[in-house]
Amino acid sequence: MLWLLCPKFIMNFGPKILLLIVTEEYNKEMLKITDKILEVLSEGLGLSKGKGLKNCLGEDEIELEMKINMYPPCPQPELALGVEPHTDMSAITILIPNQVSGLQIWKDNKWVAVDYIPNALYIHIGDQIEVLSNGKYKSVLHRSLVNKKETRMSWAVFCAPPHQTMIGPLPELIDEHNLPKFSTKTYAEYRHRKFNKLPQ
Ligand SMILES: O=C(O)CCC(=O)C(=O)O
Ligand SMILES: [Fe+2]
Repeated sequence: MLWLLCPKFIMNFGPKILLLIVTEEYNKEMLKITDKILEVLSEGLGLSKGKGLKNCLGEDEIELEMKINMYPPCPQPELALGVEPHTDMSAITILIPNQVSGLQIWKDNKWVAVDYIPNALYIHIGDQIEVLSNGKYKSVLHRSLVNKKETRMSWAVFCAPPHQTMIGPLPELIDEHNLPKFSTKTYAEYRHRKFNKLPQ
């Protein structure tokens, strides 16, 4: 019975189990990178250890969400965009594109193409870090283009606080010369306003 069940079990569930294991491993590595980046960003803000950005983002409850983007070839790329200009509402985003270029960032009042660097991770500062840092770190405005010949893909991991976390400018960064530039609200409320294009 067991002999009969095993191959069937493996055929049905094997790929799913393997995917789960790989995803879990990927998640662990992404969390390590997230920790490191948040540590460095916290240092840049002069925050004391243990009271850094990760602490404000829910500490170990911090959430990772993966999105896979696929942009098939487009016969008229000048008439289309892969992703329209936006900033990510996450705290940070870790992006891995394939070798087909297309990502652009808004810098010095123009769109600048981001070069493809093999094996590099692209890190976006997202809205939540901009808010927490009271604008010291800027959420990057970006978009992606399509092209006539090749399929572009990108794997994005959005690192964000749990939905009920209150996010606002850190009190340590506010004084009479640095007034709060953003309101404080839950991440859920922030998302609701962003999705519905309401003022923040
Ligand atoms: O595909 C890209 O390079 C960008 C994707 C992106 O900006 C997003 O998924 O938020
Ligand atoms: Fe994005």
